[in-house]
Amino acid sequence: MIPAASRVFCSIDTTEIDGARRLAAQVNGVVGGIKLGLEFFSAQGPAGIRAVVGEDGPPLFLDLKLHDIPNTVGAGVRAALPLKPAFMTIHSSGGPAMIRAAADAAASAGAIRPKILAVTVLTSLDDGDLGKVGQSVPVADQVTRLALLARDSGADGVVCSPAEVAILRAACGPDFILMVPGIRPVWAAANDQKRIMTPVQALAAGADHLVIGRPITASDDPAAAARRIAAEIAEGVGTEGVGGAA
Ligand SMILES: O=C(O)c1cc(=O)[nH]c(=O)n1[C@@H]1O[C@H](COP(=O)(O)O)[C@@H](O)[C@H]1O
Repeated sequence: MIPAASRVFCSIDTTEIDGARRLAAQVNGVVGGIKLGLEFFSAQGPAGIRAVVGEDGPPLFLDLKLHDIPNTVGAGVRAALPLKPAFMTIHSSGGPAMIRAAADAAASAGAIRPKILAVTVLTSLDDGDLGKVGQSVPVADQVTRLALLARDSGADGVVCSPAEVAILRAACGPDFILMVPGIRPVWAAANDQKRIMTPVQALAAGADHLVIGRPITASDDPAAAARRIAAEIAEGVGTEGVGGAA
C-alpha cells in the first residue's frame, strides 16, 4: 500500500530553474514526488534537474516521452540513469522492440532502476482526434491495446487517462502501474485536458499515482492547493489509499 497523498506527483512545467525549485520546495512533503518533463529539460537539461531535485530531494518522475528507434531510446534511457529517476516515460506506440530496449536499459541500473512507463493515448486526445491520425477505434480500445503491448514488452506500467483506469486495471492485472494525468479537483479548470476525473475518482477507479500540474502550480498558493488535494484524497479514500502497485 502507498500512503494516499504520496500517490500524487506534482508536474512542474516551466523553463525556469528558480520557479521550479520554489515549486518543488512548496510541495515537498505534501506530494509523493515531482515530475519534470520536456519543457524544463529542453531549457535546463540534466544540470537543471539536479538543481531542482538535489541528492535528497523528492522522488523524480522524468517525463521525456521517448519515441524513436530502439537503439536511440535505449541510449536515451541509459543516459538519464545518473539522474536516478524513479519513473521515466516512453511512447507505447514506438512498438515492442523499442519498449524492450527502454526496459533493458533501465534494468542496467540494478536496484535503483527507473520504472518505465509507456504513454498510451494522450489525455488531450479524444475519439475525434484519434480519427484524424488514422486510428478509427474508440480511445479506450486503443489504450488497452497499447497497455497490453507495453506490459508484454517489459514496461512497468503505463500513463493513461482516468477514464481508462478501471479497464486497464482489469486487463493488465494488479501489479501493473497506472500513472494517471488528466486529474482535476472540482474547483480547478480543465485547461486543455479532455478525459478528466477528480483525484478521489481516479484513485477509487484503481490508479496507483496521479499526475497533477496546473491545479497546484498555477494556484496563487501552490502549497495550499497541494494540501487541499491531499486532504480531499484522505477524506475520499483514506490515508492508506487504494490499489497496490508500487
Ligand atoms: O506523460 C504524462 O505525464 C502525460 C500524459 C498524458 O497523456 N497527458 C498529460 O497531461 N501528461 C502530463 O501530465 C501533466 C498534466 O499537467 P496538468 O494538466 O497541468 O495537470 C503534464 O505535464 C503533461 O505533460
